[in-house]
Amino acid sequence: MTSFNDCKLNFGRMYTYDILQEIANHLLERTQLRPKIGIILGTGLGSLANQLTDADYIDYQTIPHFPVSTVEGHVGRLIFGFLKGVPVMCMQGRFHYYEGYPLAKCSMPVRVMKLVGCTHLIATNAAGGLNPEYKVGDIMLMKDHINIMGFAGNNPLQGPNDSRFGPRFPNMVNAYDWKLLKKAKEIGKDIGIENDLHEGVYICLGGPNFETVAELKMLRIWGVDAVGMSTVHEVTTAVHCGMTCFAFSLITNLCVPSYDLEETPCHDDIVGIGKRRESTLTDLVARMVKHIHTELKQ
Ligand SMILES: O=P(O)(O)O[C@H]1O[C@H](CO)[C@@H](O)[C@H]1O
Ligand SMILES: Nc1nc2[nH]cnc2c(=O)[nH]1
Repeated sequence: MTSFNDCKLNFGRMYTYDILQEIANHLLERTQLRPKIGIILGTGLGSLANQLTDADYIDYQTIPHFPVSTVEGHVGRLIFGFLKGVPVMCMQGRFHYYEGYPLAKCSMPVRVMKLVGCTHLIATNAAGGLNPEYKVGDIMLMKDHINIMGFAGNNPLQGPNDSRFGPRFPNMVNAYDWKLLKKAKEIGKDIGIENDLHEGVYICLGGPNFETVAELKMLRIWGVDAVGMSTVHEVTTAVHCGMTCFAFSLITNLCVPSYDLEETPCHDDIVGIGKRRESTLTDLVARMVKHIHTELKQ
């Protein structure tokens, strides 16, 4: 039978400071590493974790109070390891609203990252490219997002505010750190992907269905460049607790607002594009991590 505590945790908002601290302490006992950078790997991007060395692998189901990943392409474990010599904490698989988890539960690991000692979040995702200039395999650096689920009153920060995490009314104007954005563009040039690199606005929809043509037309009018089902609530949670955020979308399919299409988005293809772009994405993330690490030392 489900206990009262299970109900509180399922509701998600009841991840109290004490419970999150218990999770963080559990993790700190299972690894010697003390990373400052947390990374969330999106759909099909999980293989980036294979590049981590001297790693400690912690399956989600072995962590107290942690949900499990239910989506193909999301392994479901935390990895503490070194990416090109820099310690990082990596989520190989994230939680989505459409899996049945409340938004606060989906983004709870970000607060755990903070309590473990992370000051920076790098969030990655697979997204549909709505901007007509985008091609499959391109990378869109997130310069901003539209929190449409928040418009509708569904926000991970809803409920009593614990000021040990952050303020009641956090500012989202500079949610995506512009200096990191600038650095990512420089790195893009260095590694020869400037023609595949964009800066744009992401929107997270509840999913799990992909969009109708009418919805895509509306989103384009709103100034959306890429469409997904994640990241916004994670970044909102990270900004609330004072973390510096950098995020990008891998464009895995095109969102064409037309009824005459030969191809429509399919999850297996989306996972495949991530695998195809693994080495470029790893290079980009590794160089960003190195840059943040150097900045933190100064
Ligand atoms: O945002 P990530 O987790 O990368 O995954 C994206 O890809 C999946 C759809 O194929 C959805 O889960 C969508 O959010
Ligand atoms: N909502 C949404 N999420 C995605 N994730 C990857 N592609 C897409 C897409 O086209 N739409």
